Amino acid sequence: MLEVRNIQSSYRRVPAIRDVSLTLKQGEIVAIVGGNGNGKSTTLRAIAGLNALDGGSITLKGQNLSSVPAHDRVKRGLVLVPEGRRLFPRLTVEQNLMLGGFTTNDPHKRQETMQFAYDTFTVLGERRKQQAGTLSGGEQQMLAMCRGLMSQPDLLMLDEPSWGVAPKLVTRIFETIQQIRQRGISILLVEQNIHRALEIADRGYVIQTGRVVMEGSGADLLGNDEVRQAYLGM
Ligand SMILES: Nc1ncnc2c1ncn2[C@@H]1O[C@H](COP(=O)(O)OP(=O)(O)OP(=O)(O)O)[C@@H](O)[C@H]1O
Repeated sequence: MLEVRNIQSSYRRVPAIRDVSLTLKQGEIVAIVGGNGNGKSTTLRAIAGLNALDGGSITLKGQNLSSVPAHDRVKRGLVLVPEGRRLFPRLTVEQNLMLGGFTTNDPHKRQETMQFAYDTFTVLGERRKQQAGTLSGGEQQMLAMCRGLMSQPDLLMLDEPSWGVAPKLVTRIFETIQQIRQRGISILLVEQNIHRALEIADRGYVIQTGRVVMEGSGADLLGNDEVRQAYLGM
């Protein structure tokens, strides 16, 4: 589905990612973990086409994305749900969802996905006419993920979905990620909640100062002494 090979990217010539390679197969949940400021968000943004590459390549379903702008990547099935959610707080829940679906021509698919959102999170259905900004942090995150689904992605990239979410809703967020995968959508996940992320991930990559320093199955990384000491405080 996705092959990222030796990518580099910088902000005003200061490197943020120096050498990141990763792969994701159809139907997988892959986690990118690591401490703050190590380049996880920049990696997702580079894959989405929001940050330019200084080197390396990104291939989606066998097609090189180097000359494909961000909005066309969405049409090809690659969708990013950014850190901090970026909803339209004054628009209603329903309007936010509709905006997520503007690249989808098929009204049945739009309707079906909206129904999935309302069935999965009844609160979104109950408050469909309410401004998105009035939802709690966790509810807004659910709305942001559902808005991402409205573009009918093959690969959904989630940047810190548990950020700013009350603990009781965090479990729900991770369950939802698994439900989304059951819809046949692959997931690339960046998370500060490393334990939870590796628990649901088929595979994971550890990024440090802009480089992949370790990779393995979610279970192997969770059991790895270095990972446990550095990130899980064990
Ligand atoms: N808009 C920006 N302008 C300048 N530098 C940036 C910008 N965004 C990120 N950086 C820098 O790039 C590096 C990687 O940041 P990035 O946000 O990708 O890391 P991260 O691992 O996702 O961390 P976090 O979890 O804190 O977001 C950091 O040194 C950061 O300060």
